[in-house]
Amino acid sequence: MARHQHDPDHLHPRPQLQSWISAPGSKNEVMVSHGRAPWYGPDGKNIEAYVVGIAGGSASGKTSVARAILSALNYIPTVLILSQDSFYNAHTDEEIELAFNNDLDLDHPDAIDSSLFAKCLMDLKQGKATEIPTYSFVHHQRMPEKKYIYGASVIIVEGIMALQSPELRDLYDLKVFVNCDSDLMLARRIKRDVQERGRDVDGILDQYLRFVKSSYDNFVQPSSRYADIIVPGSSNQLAIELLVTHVKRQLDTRSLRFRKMLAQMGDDEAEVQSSKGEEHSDKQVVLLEQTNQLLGLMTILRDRTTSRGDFIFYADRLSTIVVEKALTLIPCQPKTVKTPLGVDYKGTGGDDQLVGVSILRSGGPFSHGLRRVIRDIPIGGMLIQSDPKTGEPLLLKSDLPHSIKSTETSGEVKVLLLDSQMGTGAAAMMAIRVLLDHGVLESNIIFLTYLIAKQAIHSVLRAFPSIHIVTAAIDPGLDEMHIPYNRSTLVLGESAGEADFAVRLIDGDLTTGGLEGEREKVDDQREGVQSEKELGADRFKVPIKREMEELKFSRARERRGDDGAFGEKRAWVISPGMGHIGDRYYM
Ligand SMILES: Nc1ncnc2c1ncn2[C@@H]1O[C@H](COP(=O)(O)OP(=O)(O)O)[C@@H](O)[C@H]1O
Ligand SMILES: O=c1ccn([C@@H]2O[C@H](COP(=O)(O)O)[C@@H](O)[C@H]2O)c(=O)[nH]1
Repeated sequence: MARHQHDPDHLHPRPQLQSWISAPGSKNEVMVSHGRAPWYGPDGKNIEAYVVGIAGGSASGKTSVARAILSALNYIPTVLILSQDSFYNAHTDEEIELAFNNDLDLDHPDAIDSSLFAKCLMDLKQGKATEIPTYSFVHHQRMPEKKYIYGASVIIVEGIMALQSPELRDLYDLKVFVNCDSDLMLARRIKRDVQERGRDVDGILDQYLRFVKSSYDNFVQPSSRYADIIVPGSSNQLAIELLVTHVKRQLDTRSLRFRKMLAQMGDDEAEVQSSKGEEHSDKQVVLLEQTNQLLGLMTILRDRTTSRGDFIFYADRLSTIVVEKALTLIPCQPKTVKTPLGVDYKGTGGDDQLVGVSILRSGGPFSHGLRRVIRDIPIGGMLIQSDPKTGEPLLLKSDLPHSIKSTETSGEVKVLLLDSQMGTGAAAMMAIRVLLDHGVLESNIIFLTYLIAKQAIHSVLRAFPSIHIVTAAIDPGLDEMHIPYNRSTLVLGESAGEADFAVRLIDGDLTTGGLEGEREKVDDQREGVQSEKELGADRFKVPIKREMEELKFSRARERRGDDGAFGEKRAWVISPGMGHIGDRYYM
């Protein structure tokens, strides 16, 4: 994380702030930037998010302090402000009527659903996806819709009772209290509640005298004793700067620890782990039977002289074979149907809980194969790119099927995770981690690929020993290459020798017609097969373009004859391999 701080690189465009809860006056905000670097170690286990808890009286300036921290941390991929406002209890009709008459005590600690608050915060801190309730101050009521949140590196919690509950306090890495003069708080509250919460001055004062003031004296102010730092509620720029410096220092220390952890995985341990991986691979890796027919297919696909049309045809064919093999790992459900003769036939049915998730760069070709075998299977996508400098994967976007996003169903879902090849295993590990963070069981994940480098098996199974991998081939070599790039037209991705799907999308957008047109023609020939647009790629197009509008695809530039190589990026290439599968398939 420190790396970004000292590296005001133009590659990291300024993050965008978005309010993610539609209820009027919502204070919850999330800041997203170019991508999320691994939030887990090589053991696959999550590193916890950093959590700051901010308490203080109503209108003391908690939200303003939280927003100031959020803006100052703009080099962190995802910073989230989580407001206690979302966690007010659901109210009965009688309670709502009392609230409108200023007769409901909304300033008592019991007015907040602290256990739900703590549960959601715990999930987020541990890197898991969660669903946050929404609350309307205008209606004094919890709203039916929930908000799905996933992937915060820093969480800033704010609320009058944020330091009240021991359950919440235990989750904070830093506790802050905003101390403000009572008159100032009241003046600010009147102004805000009239403007934003649909209230009148009489009602506000009534509520203040009955509940707000006594709550502040009895609960809120006394909770300041738990704070590590007291920040004034006005003229507080210096205090906020000190606070931000402290948070940055803490984040730096964490990232150093992470790097140290990686470095500590010395050769000895790697050997032990590697032999464990070998044991696992016997059970967990399913290599297609190396028949003459399959070897013939692989020969065509590996042959550099194979035409693009043939490459697409045989890649599609191979993906259906891999999918069929993967389906043998999923238990069938008995199903009885009536034949046209009216006779019962006792057969088997598909698994309703089965979904596909394509790793975009190059899972696209596999999605076609999956659709050929199971026509209506939901297929989601994850856009994972490699940081060209560090080679580390970055999660840019995930668009998962509903059954994975819902905490009620994710534990039952079986996922076919699709990528053309697995070189270092870094992108696969990130995608698996995302699925686990949503509650998918490790043993319910099957990774499907054409080709895998031997050492990727060790890395992935060391971290996630219960997943299955189904592959058509295992290659011995994985070579690091340094590919020249032009900084102003930097390519992201291309790890493991794969083509870069997102970059192709950007490229497709920037070059008028050409590549897209060609792709459309190929799609037209495939009846019943989804194009990459339908498979979700298109949904990634707008944000990626907006956030990375500087980026163009350097190879496309090369073709146009541009030069100006500026630096080198790291890429890992499987050997003997099949080359850039995505490029050969799409371009
Ligand atoms: N440091 C400050 N200086 C001047 N006005 C402030 C300051 N902090 C907050 N305010 C104003 O006070 C009001 C309440 O602030 P807010 O941060 O929403 O309070 P809280 O979240 O504690 O209820 C807002 O109108 C805000 O603009
Ligand atoms: O339905 C509701 C729920 C709460 N309140 C008041 O909100 C403040 C806390 O919000 P801040 O943003 O921290 O000021 C609390 O004092 C409650 O009285 C409400 O009016 N209606």
